[in-house]
Amino acid sequence: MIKEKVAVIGSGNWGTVVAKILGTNVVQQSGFEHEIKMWVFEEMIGERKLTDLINEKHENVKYLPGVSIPENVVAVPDVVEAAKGATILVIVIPHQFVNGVCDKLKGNVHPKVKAISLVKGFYTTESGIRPISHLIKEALKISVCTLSGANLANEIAQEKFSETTIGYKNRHEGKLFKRLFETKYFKVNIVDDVLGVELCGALKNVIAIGAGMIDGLKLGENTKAAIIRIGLLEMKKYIKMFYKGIKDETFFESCGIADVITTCYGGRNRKAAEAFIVTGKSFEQLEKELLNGQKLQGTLTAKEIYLVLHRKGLEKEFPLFTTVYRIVFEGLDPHKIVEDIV
Ligand SMILES: NC(=O)c1ccc[n+]([C@@H]2O[C@H](COP(=O)([O-])OP(=O)(O)OC[C@H]3O[C@@H](n4cnc5c(N)ncnc54)[C@H](O)[C@@H]3O)[C@@H](O)[C@H]2O)c1
Ligand SMILES: O=P(O)(O)OC[C@H](O)CO
Repeated sequence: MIKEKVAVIGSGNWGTVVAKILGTNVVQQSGFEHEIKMWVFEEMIGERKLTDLINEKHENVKYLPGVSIPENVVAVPDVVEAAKGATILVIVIPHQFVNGVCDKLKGNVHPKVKAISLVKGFYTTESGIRPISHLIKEALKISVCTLSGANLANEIAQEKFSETTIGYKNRHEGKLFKRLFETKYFKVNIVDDVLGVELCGALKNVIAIGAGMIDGLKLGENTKAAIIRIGLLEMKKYIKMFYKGIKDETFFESCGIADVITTCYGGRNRKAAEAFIVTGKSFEQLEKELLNGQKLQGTLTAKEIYLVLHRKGLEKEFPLFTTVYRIVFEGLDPHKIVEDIV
């Protein structure tokens, strides 16, 4: 039997944790080649290349310092080289970079390759926004599953228990990915809903920006719970309004309600939004100051969603999404986040 060969496309905070999980699992599970190539967007750390440091220290000193990565994970600076011969692509990069990476991979992937997207966000085109899984599927002409959940990378790196959700169309692939990703501390549930899983992961980041603003305004836990509840309803309404075949049950998986909660309490989007209120600095500035190269997904997603709502005249039906956008991009008074949703 031909063994599956895994490549991890991405090596940020979550990408590196995922490489750690998979590097361990491919050795313990049957049917996988042991070496995993991990694509690294090359950068210099002082005088040294990040790829060289990762391969020497078996640690991503920039995006996941202090955590060991298995030695069978090999950092590669060329994305085509990283994907060469892989039958499984694990795509885990900030959403704004997926299109560029797909362009490079086009025509350069194994004929039997399949992908799983861990990306939380949308792809913007002139005519609107599209799910990232659709972009990957069409660019590379391959089948794509999705993985999303209440998954703060730094906690999973410490092997603290969490759940996640994999969305599949082909059950065989869903089961294969469950075998690849599941560990004692990372429990995978598979559902027949590729888009539902992915879209929850993208939209919860906008709710997290709202929750962070509530923290910054010091409005307390009841107000934050209201934002979470209203955000969850807007997330469901948006997904159901614009996409067909989404299952109600998906919203109760880890990728749904659980991810909304964890991001609103422990995520980077929440943290930056709180600082936005407290310091008055721009999100761009705060991303640089607070995240050391990691990327925020929620502000861009808020803008992308707002453009859809505005074009269709739906702002009043999505008051939280609309108000978050207006506070971030139009200078609206942050207190409006409460006034506008009640
Ligand atoms: N970090 C988490 O806790 C977490 C958990 C679940 C899902 N996610 C999602 O996974 C995706 C990846 O997140 P992450 O935390 O691994 O990344 P990250 O936020 O750490 O992003 C930094 C990564 O982007 C790369 N990068 C910078 N400029 C680039 C460019 N021009 N082209 C390509 N890559 C470039 C950097 O090299 C680095 O690897 C996101 O959609 C995120 O929402 C993150
Ligand atoms: O840190 P955030 O806000 O990008 O959220 C991280 C994960 O998506 C939580 O599941």
